[in-house]
Amino acid sequence: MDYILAPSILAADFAVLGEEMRRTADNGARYLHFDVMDGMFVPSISFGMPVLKSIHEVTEQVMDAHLMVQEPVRYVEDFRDAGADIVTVHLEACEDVGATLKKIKECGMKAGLSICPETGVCAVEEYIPDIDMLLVMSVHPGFGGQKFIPESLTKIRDIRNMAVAQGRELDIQVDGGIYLSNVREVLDAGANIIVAGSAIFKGDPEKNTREFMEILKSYE
Ligand SMILES: O=C(CO)[C@H](O)[C@H](O)COP(=O)(O)O
Repeated sequence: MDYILAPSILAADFAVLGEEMRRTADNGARYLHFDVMDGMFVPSISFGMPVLKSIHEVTEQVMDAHLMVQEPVRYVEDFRDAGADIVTVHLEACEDVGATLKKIKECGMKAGLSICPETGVCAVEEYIPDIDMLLVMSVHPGFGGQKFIPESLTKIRDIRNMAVAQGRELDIQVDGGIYLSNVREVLDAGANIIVAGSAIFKGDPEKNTREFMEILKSYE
């Protein structure tokens, strides 16, 4: 299994976004995580396709788009055209989850499914065969810099067990409140893709990326 760091640009300095991205890419972060917020599914508005497109044109990093957007099926083609490699949608935001995942795959991208802290893991079991990645939100979506919700660890374990029972080596991504101090707990629970915003960009992104990568490499 690959252990991957996905810095969330939500916490980056947008005035120098290209440089921020390179500071993570040059130190081993294979993904770049885009938190797209629509002001409907979550209260905040962040950024959309044009930002992803600009960054995609200047990096080899995997473009990992997390759509905190109501009815995300409306934007799947736009994110493909902007250069997204993975599109993750929220189970709670889709009228037809299966059709949304199908559309992502038909557009040639990896399909991710995300659940909010209040959604139980049973809700995702039927979709495991259709997805490449399950994203466990370990904070309430909408804002960076929140505190990790410890109950997320049980959810990660349960989803890993479900995937193993279905014979799937599923990518499990976890997002929210992850720092060098608690990332091992998240990995020990069964996650293999770590999203970190504040822990990377608030401070020295190069040093922070290197320190996360050292830990991730020790799990390979
Ligand atoms: O999806 C998000 C918020 O909806 C952020 O990516 C997530 O919270 C990461 O930020 P931080 O590492 O600062 O907690």
